[in-house]
Amino acid sequence: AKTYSEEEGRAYLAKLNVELLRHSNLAAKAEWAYASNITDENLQNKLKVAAEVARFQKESWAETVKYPWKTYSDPDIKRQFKKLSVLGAAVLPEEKYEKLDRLVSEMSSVYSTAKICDYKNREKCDLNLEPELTLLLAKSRDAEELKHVWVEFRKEAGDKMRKQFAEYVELSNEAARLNNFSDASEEWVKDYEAADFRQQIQELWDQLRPLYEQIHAYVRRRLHEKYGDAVLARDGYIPAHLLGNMWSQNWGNIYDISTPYPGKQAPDATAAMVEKGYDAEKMFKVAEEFFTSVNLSAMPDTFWQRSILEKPAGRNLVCHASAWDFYDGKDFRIKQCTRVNMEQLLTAHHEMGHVEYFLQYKDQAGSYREGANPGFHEAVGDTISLSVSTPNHLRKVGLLPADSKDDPESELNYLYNIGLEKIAFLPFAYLMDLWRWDVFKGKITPDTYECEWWKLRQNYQGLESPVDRSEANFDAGSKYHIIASVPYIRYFVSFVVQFQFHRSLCEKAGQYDPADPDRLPLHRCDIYQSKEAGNLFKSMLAMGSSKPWPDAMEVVTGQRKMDASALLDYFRPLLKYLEAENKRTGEKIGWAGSTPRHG
Ligand SMILES: C=C(C[SeH])C(=O)N1CCC[C@H]1C(=O)O
Ligand SMILES: [Zn+2]
Repeated sequence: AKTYSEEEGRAYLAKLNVELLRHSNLAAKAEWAYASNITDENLQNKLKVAAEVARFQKESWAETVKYPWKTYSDPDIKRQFKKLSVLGAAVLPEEKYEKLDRLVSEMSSVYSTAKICDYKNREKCDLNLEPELTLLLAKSRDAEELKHVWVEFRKEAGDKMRKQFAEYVELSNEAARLNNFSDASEEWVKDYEAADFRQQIQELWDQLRPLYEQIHAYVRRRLHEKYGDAVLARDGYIPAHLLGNMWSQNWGNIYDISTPYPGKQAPDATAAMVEKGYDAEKMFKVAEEFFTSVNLSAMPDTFWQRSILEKPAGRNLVCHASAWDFYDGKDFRIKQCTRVNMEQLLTAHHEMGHVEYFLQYKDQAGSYREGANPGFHEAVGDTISLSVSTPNHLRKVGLLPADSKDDPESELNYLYNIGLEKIAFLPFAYLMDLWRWDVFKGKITPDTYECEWWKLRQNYQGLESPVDRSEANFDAGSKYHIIASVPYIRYFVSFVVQFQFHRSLCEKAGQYDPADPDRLPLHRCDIYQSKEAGNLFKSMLAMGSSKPWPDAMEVVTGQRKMDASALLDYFRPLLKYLEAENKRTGEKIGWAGSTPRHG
């Protein structure tokens, strides 16, 4: 067979990139149409376009693999060929590809349209996850109402999708094997380009677990004070419905009933946002202004024309927040059913962080228009949010009273509030893919989905179900990413590396001094208006995935590894407080040996 020279390979790639981007644009438009308006017509169109794009991918892949790229010398050309030589789900026979795409689309629809009846008024049965159930779980302090919402949503979402999910697993594994992976979990972790990636994650968790166990023990006591022995034991698992969130993945909504120093300034901007008449657009304009203040890019006009920033009335759509790249260098959008509160303002920064990454790498070759690894993509907006959420930043932008002062108690309240989101999240993010990796490997089978899910929830998060569970249930399927086939270890990576990025950007901005952390503590740093920090961040963002992620990490932090020390530095004052407080009240740390009360 003809052997293609490196020059022919380079020319081939240039042409292929144009075609790949054109097809990615078509696929993104069809997906957007469906996700923003769930109708059968939009589903059919999405499946048709996806099938056409898969056919193109398969044809071009057959051509791509004819190039002897491993013998080439240019590392850039080799890296592009290496990425393009993995075909993905398009490797499946057409009818199986369509079936897989249909399964994931239908599960996303069941999840996004699930409705339950109100606890108090059983005639009212039009409550959606967003916004009604999210607000109920955040605000209600009635344990029975919380249990109702928690159980009923699972009946209408996860429990209904168990069979479809099992079929999705089989097809995903079939595609992975046709791509020469042993199973889909191996295909998923390839994005981290490290044979020992899972070992790296386990080591990070070992370093972070003691901090989690302290905040878990403290929160358990405060919940016990609030709800009493009838609802939870002081030394066992925390029932999952009490944490202010449908999946108990971040505990920020129970700040008000567990704050260390009640009456001291609550670091929450919601009141000011409501009082100043903020709406969704204003929230995204405030986010944009932070990015431009550090010399990153403003959103293009099409962003404001085509994004969906508020839940539209009268139609079904996927409300789960998302940022979209249409791969034409011009069209970038966010879809978010935004509510006016602090948590949603930070989510707006999170989503805009994705768009900022899209904008910075928009001139890269097609294969490089992605994060250095998926965790980096999740970390961009959150890194900025670590500055935004500081009391002194919120005062600067008029979202906390100008006369509020940072005495030690209110400063600890602030750290605790951030800890409820960032520390509580870690074991959840880890167990999500510990469960899925074992499902793809066949260590967890459909007849053990539920039991293995709760074993992980107990062992890593120290939580239990508030009601008996059996294999008739499918709680994993009540989390969007599981039924939408979105990997999750990216968020664990993000929550570690965002503190490394924050630490380095703060140093660059002269807001943190590693030699004297007490003078300028990391948790007070705000890089707002620091062009030096923004330019440093930009130099990493512009790389996309053109280099292995340790190179990108090194550009910002000088390190080439994930490192939990930045997160631990940030929360050191909180850990000291929690250890002292748990000692004072004689808390049992952890939950080992507790007997689960259900399931
Ligand atoms: C906001 C997004 C879209 Se990428 C999201 O899925 N996040 C952000 C934090 C964790 C995870 C979740 O909601 O489960
Ligand atoms: Zn994200």
